[in-house]
Amino acid sequence: MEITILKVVKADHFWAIETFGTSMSEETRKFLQLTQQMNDFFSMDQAMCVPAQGQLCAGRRPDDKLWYRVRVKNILHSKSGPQACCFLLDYAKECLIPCHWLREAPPQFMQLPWQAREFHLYGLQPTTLTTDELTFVTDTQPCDRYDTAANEYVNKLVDESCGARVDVHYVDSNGVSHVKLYLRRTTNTVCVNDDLVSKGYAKEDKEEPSTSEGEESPVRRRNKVPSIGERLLQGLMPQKWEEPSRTQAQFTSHSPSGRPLSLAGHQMSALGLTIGDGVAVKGDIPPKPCTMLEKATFPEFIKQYLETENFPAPSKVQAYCWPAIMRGRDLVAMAPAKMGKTLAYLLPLMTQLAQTAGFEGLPEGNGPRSIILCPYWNSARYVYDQCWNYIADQKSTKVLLIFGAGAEDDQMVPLINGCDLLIATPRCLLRMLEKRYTNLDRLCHLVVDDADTLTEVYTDEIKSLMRLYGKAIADQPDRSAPRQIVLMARQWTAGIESFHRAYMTQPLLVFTSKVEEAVYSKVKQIVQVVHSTQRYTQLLGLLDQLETGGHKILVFAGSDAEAEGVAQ
Ligand SMILES: Nc1ncnc2c1ncn2[C@@H]1O[C@H](COP(=O)(O)OP(=O)(O)OP(=O)(O)O)[C@@H](O)[C@H]1O
Repeated sequence: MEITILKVVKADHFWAIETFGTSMSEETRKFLQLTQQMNDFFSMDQAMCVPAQGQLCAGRRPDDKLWYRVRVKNILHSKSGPQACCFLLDYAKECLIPCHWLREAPPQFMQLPWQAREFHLYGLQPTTLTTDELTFVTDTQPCDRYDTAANEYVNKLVDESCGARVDVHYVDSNGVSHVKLYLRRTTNTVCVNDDLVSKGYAKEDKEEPSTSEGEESPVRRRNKVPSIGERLLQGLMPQKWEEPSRTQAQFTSHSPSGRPLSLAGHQMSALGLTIGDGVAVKGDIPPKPCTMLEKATFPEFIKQYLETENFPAPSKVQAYCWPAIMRGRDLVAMAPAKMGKTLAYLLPLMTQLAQTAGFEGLPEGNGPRSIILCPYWNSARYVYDQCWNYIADQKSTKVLLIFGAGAEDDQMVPLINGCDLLIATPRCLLRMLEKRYTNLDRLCHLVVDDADTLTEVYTDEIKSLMRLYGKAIADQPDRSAPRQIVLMARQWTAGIESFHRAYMTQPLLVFTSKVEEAVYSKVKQIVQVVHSTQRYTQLLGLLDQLETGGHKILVFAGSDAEAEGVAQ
């Protein structure tokens, strides 16, 4: 089959489409007709379809105003309204499409297999050079992934070629064709599989597929269009855009522990949703909570983990965070200790990282796709240990833990080799960035765990990290990859207030504790300055007054001893 290579993902992994021309297959002919039909069918007068993550639909690409078959990857909020980050299924490209340019596609447009096909080079295992620490003898060893030199080499071969052909060896159960790739050059034709072996980037590995689909031809591929039932189960059914009823609220808040001293006059446009379970969600278009584990749209390896843990249901914070984080929303969630905050962000994060297809727009390099910041080494270690519950069977997601002064040089090699998820304390991460062992160029998901502590105790470090991240983003004006910031905390603090204003885009705020929500949005604070000797008298007077109104009263004290005194 003659192909046009659309994108080289790695040395042995690429996307391509059958070359259009006189010798193209019947399916490719049908595709060209379908493109014409779609562009005749869709118009801007038709009703928009409201996108959900993973949904298949038709979208009008702003660049050329043509209609394409797309998969919605996530929804981003921009000044010009919601934009869907879409994967063009026939061209293996990502682009941003305004949500009102998306249309539900009738089944006749979705039946023809996607034309962008995924290919893997057949029969290869990557190799790398290793040096024995004792003898200094260098040897080529099999490894898990191609190094940057191999990726660059294949990219260069493709750039310099004037045509490509594949011999399909087999098609696996995911529809990926395992092939021998031949590139035509002006003087000769190169078999890339053989070339990678001869150049020492790979060794031959003729392992046969374990599936029985060895003889399947690529044209027998089927689009994975979920049935209506499946879509309902996966939460992919289009939901209605509900225009949030905006409320103006005024807050005044005070606390000796660094909470905002005064938010008086601060006006917040928010959808204040206090739901029956005592959870309050603020922010535009909050997704529906996931109240049953079976309804969570996690991949198999996470579902299996949840089954083994035998949790009865998602905790409150998980119910609200899972769908929001999966949709790519910025989020701040407040919940007391031991409410399952770690899994509230870790499971959707691992899910997104496992979908490598979402990150095509990232620059090459070794920077992590996600970072979890923790204040202390033991909290970082706890999160890292939790990760092992799901990554044991998920080798494609590489997780690294770094912390501790002085140990940086031991951590240099794994960092330079790159990882998907980096769990770090802020100071250590800054040192690693200064030494250029890693970078923030590919960072898509930043989680600040224990954000109340981090933003208060490590304010300068967090500011420096955010400055570096801002610069990395600014250096990539065409970047289309996701960008998400998630803050997890026990309580709302002045540090979180400043952080979310400075760096987050229309975040959802989730309060699972009534006290936190009250501090944030409902308490009218009246400050009375009294001499310390009169405090108890004043307090008792207030309590007398309030008691007659049948109010519940919460008294905060500065220490255990003082709390005892108040109680007595
Ligand atoms: N849905 C669930 N149902 C029952 N137990 C859960 C659920 N999710 C997590 N847990 C368990 O609850 C315990 C506490 O979880 P976790 O450490 O994430 O809490 P946390 O809110 O982050 O606490 P902290 O604020 O102290 O860090 C863990 O042992 C975890 O396995």
